[in-house]
Amino acid sequence: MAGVTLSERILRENEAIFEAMVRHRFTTDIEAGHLPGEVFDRYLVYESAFVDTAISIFALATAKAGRIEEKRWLIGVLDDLANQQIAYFERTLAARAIDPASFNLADPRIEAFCAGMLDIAEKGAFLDIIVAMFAAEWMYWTWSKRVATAAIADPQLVEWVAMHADDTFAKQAEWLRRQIDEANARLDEAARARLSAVFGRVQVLEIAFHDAAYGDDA
Ligand SMILES: Cc1ncc(C[n+]2csc(CCO)c2C)c(N)n1
Repeated sequence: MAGVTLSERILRENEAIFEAMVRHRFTTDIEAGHLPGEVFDRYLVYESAFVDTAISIFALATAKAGRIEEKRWLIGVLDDLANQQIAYFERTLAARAIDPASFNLADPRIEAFCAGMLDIAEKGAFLDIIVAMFAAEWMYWTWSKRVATAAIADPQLVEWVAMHADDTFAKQAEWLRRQIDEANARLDEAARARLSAVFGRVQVLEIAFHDAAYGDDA
């Protein structure tokens, strides 16, 4: 595909599954202003488990990065996760009086998501990790931008959506996208196809993760 960047190709090849995720009922319920509070509570407990996993994933990316420029950026991402994101969960779980033990943290869809993402990071090359996180972040940025102008009553949900629709988060997703596009010339066709499959696998895991927020038999 001449004239098409690798990220464009990946997004194009995975358009159907990407659309299914950005239109997941978790996002359309938020947009319509009727996400049940209990679903958001369960989601927050699951998300805090994932942010912890995300620290391991970005730590592996930092270890596998070839140059100090990439390491420096990724250390900034890690700092944000450890200090801003974890702090959001601590504040929000306390404000909502959420007891994590009252939700099923052993839900197989949450385990599959965290273990699947970590597996890509452990076994994959630097770019596999970059593509997996691009899949997760580009997807969040896409639906959060759409939903950010909706009338949402819950202030902690407003804050969560705003965090993923803002410029700082967009810059992070765009950095990942640039890494993919700049590497393209050095890749062979098999590597490009493998990376596109990683993007698709992450969307499948994401859909199951967001199904799980609705409870055991969602
Ligand atoms: C289930 C789930 N999938 C994707 C994101 C998007 N996201 C926001 S921050 C971050 C880690 C690195 O900054 C990622 C991947 C999320 N929050 N939860």
